[in-house]
Amino acid sequence: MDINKKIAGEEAVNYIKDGMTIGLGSGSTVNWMLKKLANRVKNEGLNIKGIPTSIKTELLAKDLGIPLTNFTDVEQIDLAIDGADEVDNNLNLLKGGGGSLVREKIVDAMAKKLIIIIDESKLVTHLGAFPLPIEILPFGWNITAKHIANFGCEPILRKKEEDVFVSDNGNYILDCKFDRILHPKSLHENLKLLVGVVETGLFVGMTDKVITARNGEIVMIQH
Ligand SMILES: O=C[C@H](O)[C@H](O)[C@H](O)COP(=O)(O)O
Repeated sequence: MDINKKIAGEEAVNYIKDGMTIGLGSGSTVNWMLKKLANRVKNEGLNIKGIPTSIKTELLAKDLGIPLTNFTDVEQIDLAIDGADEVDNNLNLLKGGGGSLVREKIVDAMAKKLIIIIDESKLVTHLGAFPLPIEILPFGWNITAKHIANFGCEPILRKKEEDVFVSDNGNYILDCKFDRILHPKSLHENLKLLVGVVETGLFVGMTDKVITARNGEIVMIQH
């Protein structure tokens, strides 16, 4: 599985052109992309600037010597490259397994193009077998969890060892197993109406292209 993540991640770097501002997603597949991108920056003098979607990505990008920028200095992103936990037949995504969904959504939504890099196991008919991450405010979290449970799932407060997991934004995450999400757009919209919900891991209608790999061969999916 890791080799397929590497192949997909590295392939995405071919879409990065000189002068672009790049949204740098999060996760293990993105980390392969970052390593390859760093090579091009170092060896070819590729001139790009990245906007990271998590503190982990920011630290790795800095370590690798990838130039970074921020929303004070740029107003648009040419291309975002990100991972996903599930991708359905309509290229809707379920994200946030690593806890980076809010910054990912801000960056991915601002990008002119969004490329998703995954190993093939992430392709599903319907989203929802992977528990949906929902970032919520810590204040009153158990009340918010009760409201979310009314949508037909069992929200589990994410933990990191013995402690509550805290996102890059200082919030909590509920992992909500729905099994089958038949209407991701309306589920997302209705969850967002709840006071206390910051963002959901449903990324609907945002993806331009999916790059995956099967038995070491690149597979492209786009509509
Ligand atoms: O919060 C995490 C992100 O949504 C990741 O992009 C997602 O979990 C995929 O990660 P990986 O490439 O490690 O499977």
